[in-house]
Amino acid sequence: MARYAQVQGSVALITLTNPPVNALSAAVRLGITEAVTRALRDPKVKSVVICGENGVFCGGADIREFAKPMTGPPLVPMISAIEEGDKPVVAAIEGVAFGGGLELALGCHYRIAHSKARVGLPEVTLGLLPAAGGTQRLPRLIGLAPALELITTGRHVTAQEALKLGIVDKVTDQSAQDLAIQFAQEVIGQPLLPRKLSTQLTPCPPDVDTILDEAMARVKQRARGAMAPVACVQAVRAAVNLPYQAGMQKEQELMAFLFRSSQARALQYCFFAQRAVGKWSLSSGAHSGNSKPRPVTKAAVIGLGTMGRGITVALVKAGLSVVAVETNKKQLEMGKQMVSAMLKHDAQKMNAVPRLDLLHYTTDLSELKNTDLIIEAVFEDMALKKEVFKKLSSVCKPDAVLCTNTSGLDVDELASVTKRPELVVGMHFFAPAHVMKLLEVVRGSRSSPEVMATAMHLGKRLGKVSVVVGNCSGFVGNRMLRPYLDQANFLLEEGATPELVDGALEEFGFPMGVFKVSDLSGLDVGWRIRKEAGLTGPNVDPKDPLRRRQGRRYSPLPDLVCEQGRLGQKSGRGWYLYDKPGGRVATPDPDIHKLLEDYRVRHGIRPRQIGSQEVLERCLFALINEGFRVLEDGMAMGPEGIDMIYVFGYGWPRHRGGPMFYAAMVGLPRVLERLEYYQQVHPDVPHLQPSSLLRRLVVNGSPPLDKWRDFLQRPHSQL
Ligand SMILES: C/C=C(\C)C(=O)SCCNC(=O)CCNC(=O)[C@H](O)C(C)(C)COP(=O)(O)OP(=O)(O)OC[C@H]1O[C@@H](n2cnc3c(N)ncnc32)[C@H](O)[C@@H]1OP(=O)(O)O
Repeated sequence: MARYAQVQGSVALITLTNPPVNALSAAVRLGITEAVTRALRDPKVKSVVICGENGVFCGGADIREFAKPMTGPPLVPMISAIEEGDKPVVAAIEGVAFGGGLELALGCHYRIAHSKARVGLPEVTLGLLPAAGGTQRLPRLIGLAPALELITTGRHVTAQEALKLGIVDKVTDQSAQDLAIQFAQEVIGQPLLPRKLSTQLTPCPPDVDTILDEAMARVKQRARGAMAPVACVQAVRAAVNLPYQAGMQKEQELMAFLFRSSQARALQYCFFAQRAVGKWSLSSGAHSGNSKPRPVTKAAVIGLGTMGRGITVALVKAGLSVVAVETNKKQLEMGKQMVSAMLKHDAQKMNAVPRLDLLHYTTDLSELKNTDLIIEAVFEDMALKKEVFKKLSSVCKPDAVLCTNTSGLDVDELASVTKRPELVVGMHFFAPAHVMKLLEVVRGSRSSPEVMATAMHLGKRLGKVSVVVGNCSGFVGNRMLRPYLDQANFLLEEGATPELVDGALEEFGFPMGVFKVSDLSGLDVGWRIRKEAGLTGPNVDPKDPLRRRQGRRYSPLPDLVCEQGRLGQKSGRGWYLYDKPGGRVATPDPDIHKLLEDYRVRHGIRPRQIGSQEVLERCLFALINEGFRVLEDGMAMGPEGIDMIYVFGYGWPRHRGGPMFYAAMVGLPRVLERLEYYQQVHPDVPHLQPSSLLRRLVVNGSPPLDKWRDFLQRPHSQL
């Protein structure tokens, strides 16, 4: 796992060999330890170079080993032995040096990086801290403030920035390994003590306490309950206040606490789940490994509303040439101005030139005859979308892929109006589409494996986390959101306020509670959908009482709020009050409290005290229950897909792993017991009826999440 060679007569070359990222597994740590001992002992060796095979230095500790008992030599003494040795050791960094990989390089006396390399300490994103001396050596090398920033965010740094910060000593466009070997010979005999970071003091500005206090306040505000960023600041504080060994002791104590935490488990689960969802498979046997995507060089977007504009920007940023289509000149011009402004703004931030040359605007659909893939992003109306798809089917080349950005309409119904249903697929982007990482790729019953591969591959090019989902109403994300929204509204009826519900959800870790999100999205969106579904407005069954629809409990509260012209942030009033239309700062509104009180009086509801626990259990467990139904119906590949949808699309706190992981952490028997309780209290809410999969899992001893698939009834997959 580490190869040893002697080169140029006196240089020992140690190569990490653990593809694909040379993670520091037990075998690699043993290999490095043995190789370093040999190099230090061999009198013919005067200096050492450490590098990684296949153009990657090291992706850090082997994350898969964290769940197993520790074996092999630990990292800390291994790195100390390198630093303490009396021969200069040079790290040759190609590809990446992340986490333990960078800590290994910090233990070396010199670091040389390839110009395309990236370095960083991303442990915080896994719920940990850089516990192989990273929190003690990096501040000593680059100073307090930059070290705090890198360690608390886990940000990746380019070789050029690393050089500026002083993390690396040289950057080269040629082979980092060749330059390191040459350099290792040049530094033989030079004093090593100043290069041993553990012997140095952390350079400290006079306002050191202010910097640390501000960093702590910043991470607490951003972390939304995540513990690792807070521990990172505490560890770096030790690098300032304590001698090196005592600082290391502190680092180890903090690490021991984080390592056992459910947050670290959740974040490490997310790391692998994010990668797992890219490896899709269909019930037909087709999968990401055997299905080739079609080449897409020219794409088109139909409709330049909010979604269409974001999708256009995302496509251009990925380097695709894009035809943007609107129905009339005025809309087209408006869309063009917005898209150009967004691209310019983005380019300015990146110090780049906006690729406006990749765009062509037209009102004429016949100009799409040479496009490889078309994304329809018109108004969410089935009749209108069908009309567009009919036209596309006749004007586009026969093998062009037709995608719809619907957020929940039937993909099969749309496909049925085309002459190529096998080339139709859903690509459900989330607003703003050029920012949000989630993409639901919706498989229609006739979508071909090739078309699925094309949509998934395009998602990857756009930098999205793409998840294959089945074609059911609302797909996965919005389908699970309905019971969550319903519960939030019912809680208002029963005595809660929007700020009480939102407070509980924000305390849990959501960036915004459900009512603030609704205000941000615009309350009229859901109102229109409810009208179309016959839940409110002229199509309501006249026999339905006000608080019952289609045989189940219904809360008309959101409709009443809309009827008052309170449409959310855009109208300056929604569930909250804003200082002006378009304002963003939500304040509780006495008018809403009055509306709720009057409503309860009108309907004879005695308000009760509602606590955070009830808010969380009713909102989150109802959503989770629907997640189990999604799995049961075969609409998702597995719980990992659902979790990534919620983490990347709906603000579910990553350190809680996603709804299905959270259910497993809480304990499935507890989730079942609470659902059963609430179902008894609210028998008219079918969403609270525990799903049969949840029951089956509990009966079978609550197996771990990766075994849930074994308890699905077959044949189950609709994918
Ligand atoms: C204490 C804690 C210490 C000391 C640590 O070091 S914690 C680990 C810190 N390191 C990281 O967080 C880096 C994690 N990895 C990455 O960011 C990326 O994988 C990468 C930039 C190194 C490579 O990216 P990319 O080329 O896109 O490839 P993938 O991300 O798809 O990864 C390829 C496969 O390698 C597996 N992998 C990656 N890193 C690790 C790791 N540190 N330990 C174990 N396995 C790792 C990854 O899961 C992929 O595997 P498959 O999914 O293909 O099976």
